[in-house]
Amino acid sequence: MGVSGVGKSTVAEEVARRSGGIFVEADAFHPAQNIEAMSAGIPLNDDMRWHWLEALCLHVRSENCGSGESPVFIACSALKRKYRDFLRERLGPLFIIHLDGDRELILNRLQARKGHFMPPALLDSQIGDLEYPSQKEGACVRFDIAEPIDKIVSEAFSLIENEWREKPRHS
Ligand SMILES: Nc1ncnc2c1ncn2[C@@H]1O[C@H](COP(=O)(O)OP(=O)(O)O)[C@@H](O)[C@H]1O
Ligand SMILES: O=C(O)[C@H](O)[C@@H](O)[C@H](O)[C@H](O)COP(=O)(O)O
Repeated sequence: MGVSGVGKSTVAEEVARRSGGIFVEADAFHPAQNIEAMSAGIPLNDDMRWHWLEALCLHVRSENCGSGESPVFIACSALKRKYRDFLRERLGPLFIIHLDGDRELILNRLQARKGHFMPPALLDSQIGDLEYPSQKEGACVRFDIAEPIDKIVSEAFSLIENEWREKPRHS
């Protein structure tokens, strides 16, 4: 989780590859209107996000997302507590990796990123919507995105392998 440009897709894809798990890009489940809005510099609101999160969950719970035995790594902004609760209600407990960092650093990365619909001008609305996970939300680790990508991926991978994967996930 985290605002646009913090490295969610990059980290989740690589951790999934190392784990032999399944990578899911939440951006792929936005309805066209959401992509059009963001491309035009209009931030999403709650109403626009519920349809998207529902489509994401339907995919993760479907046969298209594997047998249910492989771990699933979702790159999803999940900015507000109520969105994360929605995901937990439908998917079960989550191990959250929260990628976080300085606004200027994120802005630089968004400006350097090519071929993505999300305009850097929307960063401040994303930061405005972000609700930091509290300890009550369960397993969550925050990484500083100033760290090299390999370090973040290696630490995220070993945390998930050692502290999450072998434990029962459904109560
Ligand atoms: N730790 C990092 N160090 C340097 N560049 C990074 C790091 N994490 C991500 N990036 C780069 O920042 C950009 C945004 O990453 P991306 O994975 O698309 O973010 P998100 O999915 O959160 O929007 C990409 O160009 C990516 O290569
Ligand atoms: O909740 C939201 O506002 C959206 O998810 C929004 O976060 C957007 O889809 C991505 O942030 C853009 O894609 P990246 O996060 O991959 O830049």
